[in-house]
Amino acid sequence: PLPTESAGPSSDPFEQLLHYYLTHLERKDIHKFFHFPITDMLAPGYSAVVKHPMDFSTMRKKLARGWYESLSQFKGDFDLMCSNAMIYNEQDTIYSRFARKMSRSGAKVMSKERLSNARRVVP
Ligand SMILES: COc1ccc(Br)cc1-c1nc(N)nc2[nH]cnc12
Repeated sequence: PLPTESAGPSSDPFEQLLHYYLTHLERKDIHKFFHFPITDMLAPGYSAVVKHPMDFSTMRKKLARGWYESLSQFKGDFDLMCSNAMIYNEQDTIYSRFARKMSRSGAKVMSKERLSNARRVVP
């Protein structure tokens, strides 16, 4: 594999944490609205409205390439992904509603409160 893309599970705890968040959040996207980039074919005029597209597959690639240096950068991409859907789609659409739901559950999963309750697994 390319030197920037390490294959297989990482030994780096930070990367493992982001991988856990990604997997956990992707599971909530039951319709797979956020699993891959949105094309203008799928959503006419999308690229004219959304200047910085983001989706889970792109976040996975960035993680594999070691792009994220902080949790706030990772959260930033997640929030961007959700806000893009709320900007392009009308408020009462399934996409906008689901994006709001995803954004709220993401904030919970990645909260400091949740992290501070984290416990070592007893061997
Ligand atoms: C990848 O996007 C989709 C995939 C399948 C289906 Br059905 C719809 C979308 C989609 N459509 C629109 N208008 N806005 C979005 N925001 C995030 N997803 C979407």
